[in-house]
Amino acid sequence: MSEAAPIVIGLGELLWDVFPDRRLPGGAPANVAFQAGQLGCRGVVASRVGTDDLGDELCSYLDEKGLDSSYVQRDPEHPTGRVTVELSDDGQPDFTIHEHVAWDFLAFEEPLQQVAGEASAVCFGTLAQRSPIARQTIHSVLAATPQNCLRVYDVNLRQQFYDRSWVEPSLEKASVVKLNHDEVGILAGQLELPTDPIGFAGAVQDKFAIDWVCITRGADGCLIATNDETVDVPGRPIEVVDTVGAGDAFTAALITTRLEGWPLRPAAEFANRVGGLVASRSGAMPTLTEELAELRTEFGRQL
Ligand SMILES: Nc1ncnc2c1ncn2[C@@H]1O[C@H](COP(=O)(O)OP(=O)(O)OP(=O)(O)O)[C@@H](O)[C@H]1O
Ligand SMILES: O=C(O)C(=O)C[C@H](O)[C@H](O)CO
Repeated sequence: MSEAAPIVIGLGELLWDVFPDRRLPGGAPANVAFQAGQLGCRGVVASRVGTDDLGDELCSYLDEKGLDSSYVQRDPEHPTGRVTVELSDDGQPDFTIHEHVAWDFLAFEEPLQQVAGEASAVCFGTLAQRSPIARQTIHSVLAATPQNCLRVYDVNLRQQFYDRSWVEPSLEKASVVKLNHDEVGILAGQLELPTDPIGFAGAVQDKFAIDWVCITRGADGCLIATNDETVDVPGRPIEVVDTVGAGDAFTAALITTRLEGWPLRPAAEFANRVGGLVASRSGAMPTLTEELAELRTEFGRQL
């Protein structure tokens, strides 16, 4: 990663995914920044952890992996976030997300204000908007980004932690939206939009001036609609370990390829493969440097 690499900010939660047998770093926007870092961008995790040991460990993890942890705020009053993850037999997660944790208090502090002004992309979701403080920070960061910055809303509706009054302003600020097929059903109901993916994508583009609507379908790949074209890319069979973070890796790959100006179809195919790679590993932030370099070489030949 060079200093000139484009800055991709993952804005919101950084936490521990607590599996039955171990804990691993996670948090959807942090996962996106992490994977964007592995794909050659300057990944910036903008979050907040406690001053506890769990917070120290997360910062050390990011530093070890070559991400700058200086945009991770430390909160002496609230603990580092945790999510209890249970896995079904086919590796699908069920999350229990603990409340009143440090990332709920993410503040619009000077270092974050400054890096927002330099960002090529910022990825944010819905979960971190459950607290008014973090919600305000997310919207302040979005407002501070350059005009041509990609503002990527990776919807991620979790448990009861979403509300129409947070979703609509997020769609209004976003230029790219990424969601999975279940979330299409939920948002279509909430916002009175068509439920079929192509109709939904078109309606979101029209209503919210979004350039790209990206719908993931787990093993069945994805559909991406831009202002110019729509691609529907099937999944590629893989051996699933757990799908935690697969969607975040997909988002990171999509951001990277868009910043690099790839045509849409290979970008969607590459994002599918990156999502699949993460689903074939344990946890949301597996080290994949070699695999991603090989994948880039494979796709490089097609471009
Ligand atoms: N079982 C699978 N087989 C092959 N590829 C998969 C599988 N699961 C996920 N992927 C890849 O990862 C992408 C994202 O997966 P998915 O649709 O599960 O995202 P998501 O629900 O947003 O995930 P997240 O839990 O990270 O939010 C898929 O579009 C696909 O390319
Ligand atoms: O951040 C989220 O949306 C989470 O649910 C955290 C997860 O445990 C995981 O790391 C991301 O999908």
